[in-house]
Amino acid sequence: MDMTDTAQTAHLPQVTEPRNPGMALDLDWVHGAQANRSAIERRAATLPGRRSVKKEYQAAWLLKAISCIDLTTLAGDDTANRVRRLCAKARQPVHVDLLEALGVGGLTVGAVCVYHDMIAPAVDALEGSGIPVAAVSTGFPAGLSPFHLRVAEIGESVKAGAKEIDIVISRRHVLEGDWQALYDEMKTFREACGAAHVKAILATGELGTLRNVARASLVCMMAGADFIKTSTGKEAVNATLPVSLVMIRAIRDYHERTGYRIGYKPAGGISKAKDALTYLALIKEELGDRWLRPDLFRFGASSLLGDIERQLEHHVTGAYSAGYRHAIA
Ligand SMILES: O=C[C@H](O)COP(=O)(O)O
Repeated sequence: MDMTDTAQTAHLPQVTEPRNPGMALDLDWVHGAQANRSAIERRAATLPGRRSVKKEYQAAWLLKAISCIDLTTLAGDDTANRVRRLCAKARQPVHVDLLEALGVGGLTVGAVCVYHDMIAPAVDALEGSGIPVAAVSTGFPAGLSPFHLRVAEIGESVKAGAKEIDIVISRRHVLEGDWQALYDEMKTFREACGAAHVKAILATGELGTLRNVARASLVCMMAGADFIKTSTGKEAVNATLPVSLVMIRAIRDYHERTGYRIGYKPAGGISKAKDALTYLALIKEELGDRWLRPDLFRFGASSLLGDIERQLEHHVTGAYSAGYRHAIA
């Protein structure tokens, strides 16, 4: 596969997609969705390693990866100061000397992702940058608080300035095969978001089967999700390549049938630059170049940026620096 052409378009302006309006729940389509685990795992196993791109092309792909990061902090001990440091990193994700050496300007991450209480400092620290604040919501990560409170939480986060809302679905609706309940829940969440874009976190590590992942992906898109996202980062198993393959093929099907492009966000445990390159190659091969922009692709990651910056430093200087030199927040 040739990733070079795409790498050279890394900094073209963002293209705006018509927003997915959703559709009626189509149970025939949902029940017809299957996932052949061994075929999916075989395909996923071909991706790491053989797709490696070198030198300036690798640097260009890593810069593209940065532009697609939802730079995240979701810890119980988050403070306004930590969030301000994270936002400073979001505005200037790579040291200015490295960017100058690479001939790049105006690079930022895709968004900053925080809990509700951290929206205000994030909005304040990102003012004028054009970087949106994403808030995790609906009783993240388990999603087991009273339904009306989960809906109200979305409204509060939108009011506080979040432009993107990462909701968690009720896993039990998937495990019990209650697709109508999942659809109704997702539709209500989407409505509560208003103009804010909604990412549906499936928590795939808790859905039991890849077939459930395929079906839940479809139902969330039918109910109006703007993005589907793998994980909260808090499950025992978070983003994986097989799960990603299933979700992005569901996105491809949805696009083929409805004409709407839904975004994809793998999240949780993606911390190495080489893993980011594998994900970008997967998206390019399965969905095409259009999806390789921050309006349709994000990494949910708290530490990936540090490793990417380290690799870029190696590209520019020929030497690796210690990881602590690339602290995130
Ligand atoms: O949505 C983002 C995840 O919570 C981040 O997970 P991570 O800390 O494993 O990168």
